[in-house]
Amino acid sequence: MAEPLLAVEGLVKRFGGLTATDDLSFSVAPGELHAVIGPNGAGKTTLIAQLSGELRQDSGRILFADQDISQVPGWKRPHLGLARSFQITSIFHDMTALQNTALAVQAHAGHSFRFWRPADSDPALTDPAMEALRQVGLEARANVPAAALAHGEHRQLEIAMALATQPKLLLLDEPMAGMGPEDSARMVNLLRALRGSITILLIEHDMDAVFALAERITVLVYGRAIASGTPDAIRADAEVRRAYLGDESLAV
Ligand SMILES: Nc1ncnc2c1ncn2[C@@H]1O[C@H](COP(=O)(O)OP(=O)(O)OP(=O)(O)O)[C@@H](O)[C@H]1O
Repeated sequence: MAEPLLAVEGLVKRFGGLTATDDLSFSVAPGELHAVIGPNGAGKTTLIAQLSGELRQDSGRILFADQDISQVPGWKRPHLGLARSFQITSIFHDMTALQNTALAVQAHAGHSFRFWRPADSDPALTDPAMEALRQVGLEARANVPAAALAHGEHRQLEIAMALATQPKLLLLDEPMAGMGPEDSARMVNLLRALRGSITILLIEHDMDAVFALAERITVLVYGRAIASGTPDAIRADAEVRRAYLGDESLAV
């Protein structure tokens, strides 16, 4: 495998007596769409929180783009190219999709832009913003206020806002949560289109989506990686099958 873009080494996170991340190691190759799955309470959210820097690990290391980021504060990580979609993304509902995305470009660029110039009239902001909206299929909705966008379109906009910062790695925390079948199918198509052009770490409960999209899957159980491999290898893995016993979704 090429040098990994992200490598988690011996990560441990305890909450009192409970070990939510238990000596976890796995890696994500550049350009790959890597899914992390696991039963409820397996430690997926805790893992994402440590990767984004919201939670500090008790021990172990997180290596990203050849740098040990274990001690780098969360607010600095997006500037290294590690973007998390959802939860930290705040959409301004009275602004259009384009204005929201242009603001994301501006926030990432920091002081190199003059704040008194409206974000939606500066091509240095709107060009990359439109490109991000195009990548998620929202180009035609660029001038629609966010408040008027449908639920699924909000999710697309959140991904556009993350893409606008040109991340090396996009952390996606349950992008299909709360979606109906139509919106889920659109999101699968969107992620499939992004696959290859950006490295994605996907946490998702929807097994059909995971097995349709992921190039590699890591399975967490009680904070440990019990398997990491291609969808076919994961489907055939006896320990994974035991962990998901009775879960017919793995029979896809
Ligand atoms: N802040 C916290 N304090 C105490 N225990 C916590 C905290 N956050 C998570 N936990 C516990 O850590 C374990 C892992 O939780 P986590 O939310 O990471 O799992 P998950 O795989 O994301 O679950 P789900 O699929 O239900 O979202 C659980 O037992 C949970 O109760």
